[in-house]
This record gives sequence, C-alpha cells and structure tokens, in this order.
Amino acid sequence: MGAVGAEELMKMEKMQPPSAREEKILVLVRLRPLSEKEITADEATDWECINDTTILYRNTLREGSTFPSAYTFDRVFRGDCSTRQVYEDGAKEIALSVVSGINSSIFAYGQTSSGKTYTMTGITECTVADIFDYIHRHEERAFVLKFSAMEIYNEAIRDLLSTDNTPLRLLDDPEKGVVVEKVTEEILKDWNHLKELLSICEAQRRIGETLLNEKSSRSHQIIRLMIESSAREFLGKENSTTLSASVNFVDLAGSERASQALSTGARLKEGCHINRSLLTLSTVIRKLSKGRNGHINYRDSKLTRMLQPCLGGNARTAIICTLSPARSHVEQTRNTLLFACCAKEVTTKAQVNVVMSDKALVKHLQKELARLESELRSPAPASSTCDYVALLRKKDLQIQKMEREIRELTKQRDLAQSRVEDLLRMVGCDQDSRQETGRNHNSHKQVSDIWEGEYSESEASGVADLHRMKNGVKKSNTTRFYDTESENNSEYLYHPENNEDPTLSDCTSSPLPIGKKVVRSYSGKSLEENAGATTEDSDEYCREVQCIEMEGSSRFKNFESHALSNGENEGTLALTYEDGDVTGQEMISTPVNGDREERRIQNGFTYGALEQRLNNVQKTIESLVSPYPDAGESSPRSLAEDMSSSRSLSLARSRSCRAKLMAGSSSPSLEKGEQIESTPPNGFEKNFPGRPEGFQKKLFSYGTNTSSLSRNDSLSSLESASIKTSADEDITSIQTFVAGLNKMAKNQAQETGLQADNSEKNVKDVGLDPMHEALETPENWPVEFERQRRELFQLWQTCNVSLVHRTYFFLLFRGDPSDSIYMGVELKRLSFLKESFSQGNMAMQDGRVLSLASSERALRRERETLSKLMRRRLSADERNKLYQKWGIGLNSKRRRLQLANHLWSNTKDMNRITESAAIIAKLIRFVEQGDALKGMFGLSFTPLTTPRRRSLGWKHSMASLL
Ligand SMILES: Nc1ncnc2c1ncn2[C@@H]1O[C@H](COP(=O)(O)OP(=O)(O)OP(=O)(O)O)[C@@H](O)[C@H]1O
Repeated sequence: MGAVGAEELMKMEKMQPPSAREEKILVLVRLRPLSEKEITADEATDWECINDTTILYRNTLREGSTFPSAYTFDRVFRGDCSTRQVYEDGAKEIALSVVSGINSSIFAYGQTSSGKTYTMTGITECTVADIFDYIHRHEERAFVLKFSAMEIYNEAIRDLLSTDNTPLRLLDDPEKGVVVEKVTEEILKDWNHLKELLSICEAQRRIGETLLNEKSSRSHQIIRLMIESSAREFLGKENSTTLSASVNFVDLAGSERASQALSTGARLKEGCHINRSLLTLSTVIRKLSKGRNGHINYRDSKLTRMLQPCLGGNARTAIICTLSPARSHVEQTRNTLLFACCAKEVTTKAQVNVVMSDKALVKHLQKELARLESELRSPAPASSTCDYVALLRKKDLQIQKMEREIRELTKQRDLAQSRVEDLLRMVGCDQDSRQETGRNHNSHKQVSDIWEGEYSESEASGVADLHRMKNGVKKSNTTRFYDTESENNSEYLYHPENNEDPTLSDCTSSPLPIGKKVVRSYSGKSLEENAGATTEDSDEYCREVQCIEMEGSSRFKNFESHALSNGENEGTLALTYEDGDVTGQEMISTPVNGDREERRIQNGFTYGALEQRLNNVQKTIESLVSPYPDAGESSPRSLAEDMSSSRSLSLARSRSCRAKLMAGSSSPSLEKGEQIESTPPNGFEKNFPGRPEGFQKKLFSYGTNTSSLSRNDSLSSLESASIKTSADEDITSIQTFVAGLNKMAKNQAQETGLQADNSEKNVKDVGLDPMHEALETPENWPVEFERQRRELFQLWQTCNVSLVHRTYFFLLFRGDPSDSIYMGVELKRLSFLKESFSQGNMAMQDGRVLSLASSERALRRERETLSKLMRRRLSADERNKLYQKWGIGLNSKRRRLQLANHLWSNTKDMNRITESAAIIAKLIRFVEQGDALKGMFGLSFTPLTTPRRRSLGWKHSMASLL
C-alpha cells in the first residue's frame, strides 16, 4: 500500500468498513412455515422464534435428553418473515462488503426442503440489486462485475454457464488461492443480464424430485460475483489501485435421510455425495470452531476446498440455516442447529483486497529497496558490533581447539603406527635373543617393562605408561634413555647409568623392567620430555585409558600375556600377573638390530617363561597384522586358553580406542565397524560351561568345513573391507566391499548347493535341546554370552533380520517401503532365527523358503499365504511361483544365484550398503557361532515334526533370547 496515492487511500478508507479485522461468522436462522404437504399430514410445529435471536423447541424433551431447548444466534427469522427482511436484517451488510474490496460469502445450510434455494435466490437478487444501486450512487468509481456459476455434483465441479459437462479442475494459485480452472466469467452488464444468467443457472443445475421436495437441488451451487473497482480519476495513472473482491452465494444441497426422502438409484447416489460433503463441511466448521490448531481437512471435499477462504480465511461470511418446523424433521433440525452453533464460533479475518497497477508496484518496490539500502549503509549500533567481535573470538577459540585436537589425533595415529613397528622390531630382538640364551642380563639400561603384582597399581601404572609410550615412541631415534620415574611413580626403577650402551639407542620400546612390581611399558620418554609433560597431557591419557577395561581376576596362575593375541585385547598396554611362585618382577632388555640380547630375570623367572612370552608377543603381532587374529587358531586347547585368559585377564583396550589411535578418526561409521570387530569371533563360546562335548567337536569340524564360512578367506575379507569402508567412508572401498560380498554370496551359494545334504544332517530339534535348562538360570551364563545376546538383540532392533537355515539371510530395513533395501548373503548352517513367524517378514518351508515384504499389508498377505503353504511340502512349480512373486530363495543352486543377483542388483544406495555390510559382517559372526547359540539358547529352526512342537520351540527360543 506504500505507493497507493494518498487521495486514493483516503477514498478507500472512507468507503470501507473497519477492515482487516477478525470477526465471527454471522449465523442467521430462518424457520420456514409448514409446507402444504406438512399441513396435510397434520404435522405439528415444534419450533418457535421467541425473539429476534432465540429459537425454542416447544415440545417436551425426552427424559434424559441432552439437547437444549433454546438456541441463540445472531438473528432468527420466523416463518412469516420475508426473504427481503432476512437480507436487510441479516446478510446485507456482509454481502455488500464486496464493493469495498472485501470478500464475502452467504451460505444457506439446512436439510432438504427447508428453504435454502428459496432463501438464496432472494438473497442473491437483493444483493445484486443493491450492488447495482451502489454502483449508480458511486459514479466516481469504475466497476467491473464478473459473474460465474458452478455446481458441485457428485464431487465434480461443473460450469453452470457452459453447456460443456467436463468437470472443472481446482488449482492452487499462490496469489489467488484456490481457483477453478477455465470457469466461465460473464461481465455483468445490468439487471436483466443478471436475471438471464440466473435463469441459465437454474436451468443447468441438477434438480430432482424426492419425496420431500419436488425440485430438490442435487448439487451445491456457488454463484460468484467478482467486483473490481477503481477511482475514475486515477484510471490509467501510475499510482492507480484497484479494489478486487468477490461475493459467493452458496446454495448447498440439503442433507437428507434416505429413509425419509425414499430416494433410490441416482438420487440415492447423489444423496450419498451430498451427505458426505456436508459432513466434511460440518467437520471443518467444528474444527475451526475449536481454534485453528491442528490439521483442518479442507481438502476432503471439493466444497470445503473451494470455500476454504470463506471458512476462516480472508472473507466475511454469513450462514443462513434454514429449518423446517415440522415435528417429523426434528432430528434434522437439531443437527442444523448444532451446525449453526459451531459455525457461530468460527472466526474469519477479512481484509481489503487492493490490487496495485504495475507502475505503482514498481514504485513501491523502488522505495522499499532504497530504504533497505540506507539501512545497510548506516553504521550498526555499537552493541551489535560488540556481539560480532565476541562471536568472532569464540569462533577463533573453537578453531584453535579443533586444531589442537587434530594435532593430538595425528600424534595418536603416529604413536599407534610406531607401536606396531616397535612390536615387530621387538620380535626381531627377541628372536635374536634366543640365540644367546644363558647370558647374564644384569647390565640392562632401559626400563620399559615393569611387572606389577597389584591390580590397582598396575592400572594406574598403565596410565602412566600410556603417557610415556605416547611421547617416547616418537622420540625414540634420538633418545637413548627411557625414564619411568619422572612421572612421580617411585615404583618405576630408572637407572640412567645403565643406559650407556650405544647399541640400545635404537631399541625404542624394548622393555627392561627392574623391581618387584612390574608393569609392562612401552615408555620411551627422555627426562627432559617427561619433565615437560603437562597436566593436560595426563588428562588426555586418562581419558584414553578409560577404554581399558579391567575385568575379572587380577591374579593369574600363569604368565598370561597372550591375551594380547586376542583381537579384542589388542592394544593392551599394561599386563599384571602374580604367580604363586613367581611374583612378577622382570627386566628385559632387547638390543637393537639383533646384535645382542640381554636379559635379566629376577625372582625366579625362567627361560621357559620368556619363551612363552616370546610366543605371546608373536601372537600379539599376528593379531595386529591380521584383522582376525584368532582366525588361524586351530588348536582347541589354545582357543580355550584364549578364552580363559580373556576372561581373567581382561585388560581389554576397546576397539573404539584402538580405532582412535590407528585412524585418528571417530566417525560413527568407523565406530560401527569397530563394534563389529570387537565381537570375539570364535574364542569365547568354547568355554561355555555345560555345553555338551559333542558340540565343541562339531564346532571345530564345522570350522574346517570348506563349505562353512571361513574367516581366512571370504569372510575375513568381507569384514576387513567392511571396517575399512566404515572408517574411511571411501566409496571405492565400499565398491570393493560390495564386490567381495557379492562374490562371497555366490561362492557360498555354490558351496551350499553342493553340500546341502550334509549340512541338513546337523540340524537339531529345538524342543529337545537339553540346554533349555540353562536358560532358566541366566545368572549362570558367562559374561561373553550375555554380551553376545545383547548385541544380537540390538541388531534385531535396528533392522529386520531374517535368517534361514542353509539358504540366505536377509536384512530388510525399516522405513519407507519403496526405499527399503534388501541384502542377501548365502550362508551355511545358520542355526538361529528371528521371530519371523510372529513378526511376519519371513516364512519358511522345510527351512528353505524365505519371503520378504516391505509393507504392513504385504507382510500380512504374505504371511497368510505362506502360512497356508507351510502346512505342506511345496511342489517345484509352487516354489517357482513363490520365487517369481516374492523373490524367495529356493533350494536349487540356480535359483539361489538368481536371487542373490536379484538382491544385489537392488542395492543402489551405497551408504546403506555400507551400513548393511557392517550388520552383515556382524551377523556372520553370530552365524558362525550358531551352534554355540543353539547350545546355549536352544535356538534352532529346523522344521519340527508337528506344528505344535514347532510353535512351542519357537516361543521358547525367542522368549529366552529376548
Ligand atoms: N420461507 C418460506 N416461505 C414459504 N415457502 C417456503 C419458504 N422456504 C421454502 N419454501 C418452500 O418450500 C419448498 C422447498 O424449498 P427449497 O427448494 O428452497 O428447499 P431446499 O432447502 O432448497 O431443498 P433442497 O435441499 O431439496 O433443494 C419450496 O416449494 C419453497 O417454495
């Protein structure tokens, strides 16, 4: 409005009523007299207008009725009131708002034959007559009247001024709101023209005879009069403006009861449409009457969508509710009155609609632009400048902090790398040292392995060692002496005088412990450096060492350092022990370049212990080099020892910690990968107490079975690829991974096909599993199994996992079905399964049929169909059909491959593949331990001989698992 001419504005303001204000819908009630039919039928009049605003139910209400007997509205009109009076006393003010540029609407609402058309015809004529009169009295303004008429018949919009019956479309215009496409607009010339157009509408409108009304309107009629006006004196000038508004005369079709109207066929269908759209209207009104919170279902019918602005929008609205006084219509009348009660609570917010000329608009925008430019040029207030400075400083600090973190992470990465190198070098030294067994080792000069008998102290020392190691390793090439005392730890024995041997100068991490309590340390920090260590650094290490878990007993019977060889414990920096005879105190110095070896063993350490330690170190290195450190373990005994040591000596540095060190990254994907890796692959299940002997045997023979998943080939490549992918988020790696996985799936498919018969023999009956008893006493479960159980359950919560014996397992991700991703890997000897039957995303036949579905309905259907099929064995043809329909993996090699290909071809989203891969890798571990799980949880899904037993088995299995 900024550029609207001043005179124009003044004129507008003079002629318009108070604009842009919220007001309630005006609700008028009109009671018609009894119709001739009703009089003939001797109908009683139950309603009476007792004053201008109240209508009263005269009959006695039934006992307990909750209906009120009196209703009050803005205005009520008795049966003997003329339409003119209704117009003058009620609708006129609102209807004539249109000439002031304010949208307005007049509705007639009521049951069939209550007088809506009768009323609206009169109201329309009165309004248009007054509009013409207004125009004649305001010759200073130029008016344009555009007349259009539509009807909504059976939810289709028809143009009443056109003979074309093609339904019109409703479009959402960003400026005008909802508009009817291609509706005919006639420029209204004069009164006669109006009469002519109204008669066309009347002729075109669908009416039909019903029992209640000979000329019953079968559609909602909307007559729209658009009025545009401009001051003549500004016409054509650059600052001219136009007022533009429309008035709607809405004659709704009447609600009717089929039983009362006795309508059939087309009438009945029309009646249904009418009632449905009126129901939507009343719902909208009811919702609006309670406020505008929440969704308003305007779009549920064409009527409400078209009338949206009139219902709570930019319009002034009056609703005339027409009533029949007859007793036979009392229920319908009450409904109308309830509608009216809601409607009177609805507010609209009408405003004057001014349309600027292009020139006026340009001028206005130019002014606005100039204002903004001047705002920009003017100096900002001092306070805001201060804010910016403070903000900048804060950001700078953040940047500095991040840079520090980056440096720290880089350091940690270097440290980890150095450590690996050190270990490798140390092995070289140790190997050399063996050749010089028997030599005296008392002249050692370094302190880097201190064995500490006390658990807690060991832990604390471990922290310190971490610190030293971190700083010392990098400096190793130039620092000859390693100090462990400078960290205020008197237990570290430091003998600088012994560090004079130049051959030690390069041996960066060779341990040389002296003293009673020994802590293994990779420390290598010089005195000066240690002196310079800051508290901040210490904190850092403390944080780091939070990753070190101390579990189980701190006392060991044996010298057990080979826990390091367990992948989970890799990264352990402090080992404690206490032998009954040998209270650990050991000094080992390993010379550089293998030139010489010096050992010093105190308090009873023997060469045998050292030999064992060498083996352990070797294992440690293998564990560092191989992503599956224990993959190559073949001896059941050594595995059992691993298990035992990992239980009692659980100085496990967590994988996440290791990941941080190795990669200097903490991305979620990396962590995911690390989580997978942290699952002990094979070791722990072997010491499960109470497991039948036969199971262990089977497990190992299973491990050597060529058809099973081997950690050394496809699986290990899968997992390592998965981890790498997760860590680097490298698309190339992902592709490599996918290719590997794909290959693996195919290999497994082939192998499975070849060895199907053998594997089937290994399946056991759930219901008979003796290990069920173990489930009753979970407190007896080993810690590792409990963890395993949790991980598995967590996995099931994140995705729908279906596992099937001897065929495939699939991941069906939750979410948008169209976006779902299916992944399948052919596996061998899967021995546990999700609660597939109850959840419904899987069904099986003889352990072979798997179905997937991606929506609730599909799942249900599928489950029903498949549960029928499950009751009998499928023919080849049926299996084929199942495959065609659902992509179900079947028991032929070719089909499995087809399915694998099909599944892989669907895996488009690389990110999700990565995610899936991580989960698959994890699942494979579970799968490998399938027998262990079966032994423990009684999980197996082999088809049982009777349905009852099967369901019992399932229930029992899942209940105990979850
Ligand atoms: N206030 C009134 N005074 C006299 N007669 C009336 C009045 N209201 C309605 N009538 C008569 O009642 C009959 C039904 O009226 P009308 O067709 O307007 O009802 P309606 O509500 O439009 O019905 P429908 O919804 O079926 O189209 C008509 O014959 C009309 O002349």
